[in-house]
Amino acid sequence: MKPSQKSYVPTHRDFVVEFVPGDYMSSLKTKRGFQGGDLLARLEGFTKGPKAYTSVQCGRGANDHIELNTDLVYVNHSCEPNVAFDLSSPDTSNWHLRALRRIEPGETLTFFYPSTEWEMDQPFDCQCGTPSCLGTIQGAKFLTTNELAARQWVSPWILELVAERDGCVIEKA
Ligand SMILES: C[S@@+](CC[C@H](N)C(=O)[O-])C[C@H]1O[C@@H](n2cnc3c(N)ncnc32)[C@H](O)[C@@H]1O
Repeated sequence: MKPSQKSYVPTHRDFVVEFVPGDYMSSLKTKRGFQGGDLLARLEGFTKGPKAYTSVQCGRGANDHIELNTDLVYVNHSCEPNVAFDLSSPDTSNWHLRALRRIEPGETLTFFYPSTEWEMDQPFDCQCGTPSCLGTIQGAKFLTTNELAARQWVSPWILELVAERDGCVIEKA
C-alpha cells in the first residue's frame, strides 16, 4: 500500500514525496542534508505482508516481507544508492534507514533493491542512469557475487543465500 497524492500529508518532516503522473514514476526527496552514516529514520508502523512491489524483505524466509505503510515506500532503486534499509537487527525497533554517503538537501533518496530483495515480485528496467547501472533489476538471485560485493550495504540474508548458491562467501571491504 502506498500513500496517495489525494490529501497527501507527509509521514516524515524531513522528506516529501514528489508525485509524478504515470505508473511508478514518483519518488521521495529529502528536505535536509545528511552525512554518511547518519540515521535518516527508524522504521515505524510497518506490518508483515506478502511479497509485493511495495514490500521490503526482512529475512530469508518466504514470508519475511513488510509493508512500510509510510512515505518511505517511495524510495526508488538506484545501482549507486544514497541510503540503505537496514533490517538486520533481531530487535525490530532498530530497523532503520541510514545514509551511505553525504546527501544534499533536495536529493532523491534511493536504495539498492537487491540489498534486501532476493527475487522481486515486479522486476523492472532500471532508469537510475548511474555508471554502474545493472539494467534489469529482479533481485539479488539474478546478480553475480561481484555485482553484489561492489555494493556498500547488502543484508545478511542476501549474503547467506548467495553463499549457498555459489558455495563461497562474499568478502565485504
Ligand atoms: C515501491 S515502488 C517505489 C515508488 C514508485 N516509484 C512509485 O511511484 O510508486 C517500486 C517501483 O518503482 C519503480 N522504480 C523504482 N526504482 C526504479 C528505477 N531505478 N528505475 C525504474 N523504475 C523504478 C519500479 O516500477 C518498482 O517496481
